[in-house]
Amino acid sequence: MTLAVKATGVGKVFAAKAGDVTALTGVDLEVEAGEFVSLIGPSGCGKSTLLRLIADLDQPSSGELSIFDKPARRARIDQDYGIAFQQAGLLPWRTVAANIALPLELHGVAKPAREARVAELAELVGLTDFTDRFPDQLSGGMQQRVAIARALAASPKLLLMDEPFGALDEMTREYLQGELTRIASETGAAVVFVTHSIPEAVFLSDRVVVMSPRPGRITDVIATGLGAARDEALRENPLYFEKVTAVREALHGTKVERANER
Ligand SMILES: Nc1ncnc2c1ncn2[C@@H]1O[C@H](COP(=O)(O)OP(=O)(O)OP(=O)(O)O)[C@@H](O)[C@H]1O
Repeated sequence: MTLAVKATGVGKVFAAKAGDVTALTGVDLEVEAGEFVSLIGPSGCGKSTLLRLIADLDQPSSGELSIFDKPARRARIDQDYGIAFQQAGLLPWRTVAANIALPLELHGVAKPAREARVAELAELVGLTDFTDRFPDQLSGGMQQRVAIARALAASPKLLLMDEPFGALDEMTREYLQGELTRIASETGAAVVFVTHSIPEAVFLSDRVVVMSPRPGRITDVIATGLGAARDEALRENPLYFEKVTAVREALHGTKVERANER
């Protein structure tokens, strides 16, 4: 089966005045079609750099990257993926509907089909009643939902997300996590998701990729094995806690003492 993302020996060196910074070294990563993979690790471990390389916003210094068997550049030109970052990045002069429609316009989709698709997407993210509003009339969580709808507009089979919920309050964040897993499973899209939050990574992912800085690299990959159902009950599930602990241990590189073992 075609892989959504395949990174082989990917490295990235930034030239800086004080000397070169090796942001990434020897990164091997395969993301299967439909798979949800999170990248987690301390500040500076190269999570955003890796995502930017996948999105062809920057080029690797070494190694190979392919997106659905295409070079990253080709995949970008073909708009094979949707992108959502921490700042929703909406166009303030466009309504919610017009923001969501943007990738469809770029794809040359005709107006009637565009309007139908925007209505469908607005419903998917729960914004049907807000399509005529402008971004500054929405809460942060609603803006982020518009960004997700826009990322999904052209039905990409891959979503690249860099801390899309980072600036949101905990309640909104948990709500959108549930929505995102529902949307990803309904659309069959693979997701590469950068986060600082261990519970968020575990809740969302099929696999959590743990990274470490200086130089940025992958140090562990943890399969969550939590199955398809990502409902609120999962947050109370012992297997979920077990995986949260496993990721925490991998991040700290040592065993974490659990409260009930003290
Ligand atoms: N354009 C750039 N020029 C020089 N150095 C850079 C550039 N972009 C990133 N770096 C360096 O590369 C390393 C990895 O940065 P990156 O932003 O990918 O880390 P991160 O894991 O996403 O961090 P954070 O969690 O803080 O967002 C850091 O040391 C950073 O300073």
